[in-house]
Amino acid sequence: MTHHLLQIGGITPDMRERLEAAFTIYQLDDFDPTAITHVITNGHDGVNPELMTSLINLKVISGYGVGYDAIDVTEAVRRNILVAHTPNVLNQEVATTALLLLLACYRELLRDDAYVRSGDWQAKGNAPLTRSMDKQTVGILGLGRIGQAIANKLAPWDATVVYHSRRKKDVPYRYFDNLTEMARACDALICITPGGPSTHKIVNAEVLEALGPHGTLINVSRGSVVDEAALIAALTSGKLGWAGLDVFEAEPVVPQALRDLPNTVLLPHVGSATVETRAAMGALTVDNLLQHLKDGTVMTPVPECADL
Ligand SMILES: NC(=O)C1=CN([C@@H]2O[C@H](COP(=O)(O)OP(=O)(O)OC[C@H]3O[C@@H](n4cnc5c(N)ncnc54)[C@H](O)[C@@H]3O)[C@@H](O)[C@H]2O)C=CC1
Ligand SMILES: O=CC(=O)O
Repeated sequence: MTHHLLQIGGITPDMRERLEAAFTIYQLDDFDPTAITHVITNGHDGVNPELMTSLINLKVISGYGVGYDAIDVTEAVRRNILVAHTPNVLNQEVATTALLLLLACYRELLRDDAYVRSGDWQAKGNAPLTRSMDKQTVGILGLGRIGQAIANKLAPWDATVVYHSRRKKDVPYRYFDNLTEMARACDALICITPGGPSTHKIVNAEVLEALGPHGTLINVSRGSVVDEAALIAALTSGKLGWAGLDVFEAEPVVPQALRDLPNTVLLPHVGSATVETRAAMGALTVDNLLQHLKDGTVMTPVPECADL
């Protein structure tokens, strides 16, 4: 029996090869909605509500990523559609990206690289000093799988890790139940919560001001978690020191103001984007679909679908 898979977003040649052995693959510009039983999609595009409604025989949505805020999981559960994602296999890579942004902000990596390339080093002498990353207090907003990996990777810099999550955990770090209070106590704040309504713009003007003129904000979660207009205002006025951002409110559109500011380091949503980690994520995304063909289950359902 042929199974019909709708592909939303890019996949790797390895993923395609394995999928083609089991599915006929359709693209968004040419498919029969009533024939589709499985969807593969990414964290950015997800599955919009109109599309989900039209896919009347849909059984599984396999997300090529861990965040699933772009998929209406409540509607999926109501319709008995299994939603799968790729937890854990990307923890270390995304944590490395967070550290990369943090270090680039502290040590002014982009400014100093430009200083050498422009000839300023030769023309003007030594570059201005930067700030040490040693012994900083770093707040983690969302101490889950990736948040814990970030905390682990901060150890060589002798950081004091503190955190704010939905609830206190059994970890050796100080818990803050109030995000603004945590920001006030921190040198740097790293956002790594899921997106969606419960975290929408929780990093607002008050939190940014509490982080302060010497503070650094790192966002590797979702653009929706930070109030981008408030962030631009704080960085421009000097109420916030630096920002390292992998995610933005309206990707791939990045406000010109953020691009013009000298105290930002900007990445094009590449938290997990290495050959090795994308291979592991791709394998799990495909495994989820193939397992469903075998026994009607997926390996890594999102928590809301665990009992379906
Ligand atoms: N930049 C990138 O390329 C990537 C971004 N991500 C983002 O990182 C997120 C986290 O991934 P994991 O660590 O695997 O998820 P997780 O579910 O293991 O951890 C999420 C943490 O956020 C906390 N949290 C949830 N809602 C909250 C709220 N309203 N206030 C405070 N804390 C809250 C949870 O308690 C949990 O500790 C993903 O959902 C995704 O949005 C993930 C991978 C790559
Ligand atoms: O943003 C990426 C993800 O895996 O979520």
